[in-house]
Amino acid sequence: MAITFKHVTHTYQADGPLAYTGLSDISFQIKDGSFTSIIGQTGSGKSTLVQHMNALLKPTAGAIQVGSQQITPETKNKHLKKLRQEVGMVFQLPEQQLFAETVVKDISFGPQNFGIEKEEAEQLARQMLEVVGLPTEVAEQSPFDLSGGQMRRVAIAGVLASKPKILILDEPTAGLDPKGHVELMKLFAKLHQNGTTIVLISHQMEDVAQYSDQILVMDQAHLIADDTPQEIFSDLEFLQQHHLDQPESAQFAQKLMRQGFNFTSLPITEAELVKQLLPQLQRRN
Ligand SMILES: Nc1ncnc2c1ncn2[C@@H]1O[C@H](COP(=O)(O)OP(=O)(O)OP(=O)(O)O)[C@@H](O)[C@H]1O
Repeated sequence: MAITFKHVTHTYQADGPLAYTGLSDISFQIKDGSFTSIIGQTGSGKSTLVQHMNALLKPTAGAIQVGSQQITPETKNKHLKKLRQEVGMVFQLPEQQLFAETVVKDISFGPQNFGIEKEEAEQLARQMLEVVGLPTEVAEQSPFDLSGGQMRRVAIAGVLASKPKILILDEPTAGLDPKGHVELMKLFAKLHQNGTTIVLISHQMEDVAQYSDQILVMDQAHLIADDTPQEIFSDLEFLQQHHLDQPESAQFAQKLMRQGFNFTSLPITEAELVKQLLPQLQRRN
């Protein structure tokens, strides 16, 4: 499902003395089936931006088109049920939203909320366990008895159970160990291959470089770049100017070097390393 932002502005507490512009005149398009990453410094407006994609926040000016649904400042919540089903949102630390006494009840809550019968929703929940790589035995356990990584998967399964066409991921692997991180990123890549449109917020440039076909760069409520990873990561001056070349790209480069990538012209800047790595990565994928 495609997403179009047209001159979207969002002002927090618009009518009060503490009015604050979270998004300023943002326009872009995300194609159906793409993998788009949103990067930018802390507080630049990334979360504010994605919360407009399922109308958790509505624009204070401008309009958003998500599939056939238009969202404007006047859009009423009663018209948004289908959109909320079609656009799944995984927040930071989603396991904090778990609540039910068993895993299967937790995962099936979303689909039931969207009108699917209990039995069918629970069957769907069990299928989702497999999708997120959890053993079927956990279905009847309390989610709170699971490890942190497993709880994260249960929370993600709960979002996937509603079969979203767009999946928004707001730093979905934050706090996970490297293995859990890689496994989840592979899961998202697989969902993408199967046709889900993915929107990822990440501070980890290795993921951004590896998986995205479009990158949006936010800076102080403005969209300052909308391009391919090849273009974004080859503009070293731009990356350095916006502090996007460290420390993530350095870790990225170091990790790939451990996996046997060659660099001929060390020492070079971290951003330069990323630039060199991209063609190798693309050949690998
Ligand atoms: N409810 C709110 N009321 C007022 N200001 C807010 C509110 N939510 C966010 N902001 C402000 O809007 C700006 C953008 O916040 P946002 O969470 O979108 O940034 P971000 O790029 O996602 O940051 P991070 O990388 O830290 O998650 C920040 O300055 C933040 O303090």
